[in-house]
Amino acid sequence: MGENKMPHIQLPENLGIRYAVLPGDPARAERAACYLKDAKLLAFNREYKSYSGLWNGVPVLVMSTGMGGPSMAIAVEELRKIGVEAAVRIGSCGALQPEAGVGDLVMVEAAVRDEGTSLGYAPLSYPAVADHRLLTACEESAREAGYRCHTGIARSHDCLYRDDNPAIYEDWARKGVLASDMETAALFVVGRIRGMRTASILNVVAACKGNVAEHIGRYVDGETLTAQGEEHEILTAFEALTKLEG
Ligand SMILES: O=P(O)(O)O[C@H]1O[C@H](CO)[C@@H](O)[C@H]1O
Ligand SMILES: O=c1cc[nH]c(=O)[nH]1
Repeated sequence: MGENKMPHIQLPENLGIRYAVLPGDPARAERAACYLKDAKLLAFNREYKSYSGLWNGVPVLVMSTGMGGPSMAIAVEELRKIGVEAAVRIGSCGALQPEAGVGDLVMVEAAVRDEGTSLGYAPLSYPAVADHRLLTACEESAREAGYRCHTGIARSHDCLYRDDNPAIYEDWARKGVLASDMETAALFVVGRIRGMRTASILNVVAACKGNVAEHIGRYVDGETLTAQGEEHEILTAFEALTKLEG
């Protein structure tokens, strides 16, 4: 009989890797894997592209999760089933506050659940919060490396191109929300319920009150500050996860 593989991520039940770094974009997974020793492509099914490798001698997995809460929730469910104990999302985001500049990192301490996926797991009164130990490890790793970063709340949503986005952004900005993404709330809620430590580091690719589509386009074209922010979030996530060892 063949090994038992998870239906979507196509990774085997007995993979035996405890730590995962989760970019949204499969191309970012490939770029992140380049920093690992003995990096090996494991699978690429749908949006889930995965690599294994070593960081500080510790086995880690890098796996893309695609865009939006549903594909993140499936990733967390299947990763937990194969024994992943802690995961750090390395995403991109739009800034809702002027102090978060392009290429800065946002360490998400909690997420506004303005998306549908997490509601399938718990009512809105349930908080979407990072694992305290993992968040602290992320903050320490970024600080030690000297990266520009901010800790705060992100708003996770399901709709990048809403006509009323400017008013929505302004409203959440007035409430102190720092950044906007699509997956962090689902990661935090599903991870917490299934017993996985989670954290989320977001690279600011769209400035506050900027044109989101234009900014994301520049990121895809490899604009320097966002490429630098991406490198910073990758290195921070590897370092933070391996701080959990011992
Ligand atoms: O760059 P990733 O990690 O995909 O994150 C952000 O980018 C996508 C939108 O461009 C959404 O998935 C959003 O959350
Ligand atoms: O503004 C942005 C940029 C990336 N991702 C988002 O969800 N929003």
